[in-house]
Amino acid sequence: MRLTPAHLDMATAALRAVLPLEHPADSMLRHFFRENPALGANDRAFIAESVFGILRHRFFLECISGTSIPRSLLLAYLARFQGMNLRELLPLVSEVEAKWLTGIKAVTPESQPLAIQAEFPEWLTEKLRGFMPDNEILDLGRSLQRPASLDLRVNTLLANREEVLALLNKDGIAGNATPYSLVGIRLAGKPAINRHELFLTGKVEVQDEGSQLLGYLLAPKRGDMVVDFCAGAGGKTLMLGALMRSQGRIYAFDISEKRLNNLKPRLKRSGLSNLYPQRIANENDIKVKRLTGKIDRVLVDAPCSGLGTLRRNPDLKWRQSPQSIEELKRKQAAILSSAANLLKPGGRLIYATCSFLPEENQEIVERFLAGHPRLAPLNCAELLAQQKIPLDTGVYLQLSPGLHGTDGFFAAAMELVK
Ligand SMILES: C[S@@+](CC[C@H](N)C(=O)[O-])C[C@H]1O[C@@H](n2cnc3c(N)ncnc32)[C@H](O)[C@@H]1O
Repeated sequence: MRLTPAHLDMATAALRAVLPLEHPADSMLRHFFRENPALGANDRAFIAESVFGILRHRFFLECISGTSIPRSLLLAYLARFQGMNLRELLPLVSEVEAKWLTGIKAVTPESQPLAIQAEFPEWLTEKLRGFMPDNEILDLGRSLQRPASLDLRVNTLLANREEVLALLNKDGIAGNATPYSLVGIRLAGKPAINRHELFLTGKVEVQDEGSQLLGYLLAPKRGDMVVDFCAGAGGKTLMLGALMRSQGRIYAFDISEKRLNNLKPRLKRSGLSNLYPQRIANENDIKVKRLTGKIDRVLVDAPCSGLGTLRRNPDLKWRQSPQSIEELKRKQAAILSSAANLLKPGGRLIYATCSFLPEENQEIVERFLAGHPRLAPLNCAELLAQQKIPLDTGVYLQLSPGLHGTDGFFAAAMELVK
């Protein structure tokens, strides 16, 4: 695509709309596109890529630019991360900008402090230093600066992976079976899969491979009674339904009506009939309480900082803070405790987050287990091996974008002893 002054102006305007970060960047960008309906597909792709690219590298860009002005951040991003040389940019910029760009081309990331190289705010870098050496913080930060892949889950109620791969291939969409999930496909690029027949007929859903592994940890059986306690828009619920071959019963709880509404069209496409979305007021709702002791498998995909998804949501690092994490920890502990009451003897609970902070993960689980001797920890590596998935990250499942190519999920498994 040949870059024009109009492209720069539109991307700058989009960035100006997104940068206050009062709302999630993806919803602000969707709003911007709705307000600017004349933009073509290529323009939108350029704008989205630039806005998210800048958010991924914002600390470094601000540092080398010495400013937070959207147009300067955009030019610095194009020069430093999109490989645009000065010759290409010169016709689009003023003389002053051209001179300034020459200067910033020379700065190396290695000369910057750790927090800037890793693209983490100071407060997060300090938290990480409490349990990680600097070189690992840097690796983690760098892995989260790379864009995430587009992963699909094959809905095994309606199709199988080989058949879907062949159909994608026929339509020129390159993809491969994911290394761990038995029903995952990792696409090579970012095709508009939501307009593809396979998506529209419910044969595939978009779902990160790491998220799919949580389904295999829970491993619900056909006739089971299952609760997805924090179901949201049902990313994981739909997989559980397919694993159960649409038999048994899944209650999809969430406090957000809006998110549960987003589940409805997905549910319709999926062909599942064993799923019951229910809005609850909080984790102590009567709809929860009446299931006490009746449930075979409970998934708690807890509200969390989401820091393990920074590849997809780079704005989260400014939308979270030490205070918001304290608040989340209180919620996580309360939800885990209520959710565990639902288990039948012998029932299994999976507590999961998409965070890499121990305080949201093992610390919540270990504190809970210490006060609940009837719940016994299960080994995640063994549970996955039972499903013929060779992935051993120890007792807990701990995924990282750098090592596993997935979002940074954490999961702990436990069982109510008989
Ligand atoms: C990590 S998201 C869930 C994502 C979802 N499982 C998926 O795969 O798409 C956490 C969810 O917890 C919900 N939530 C927050 N507090 C809750 C509570 N007390 N009880 C149940 N759900 C809650 C939020 O509305 C949010 O949808």
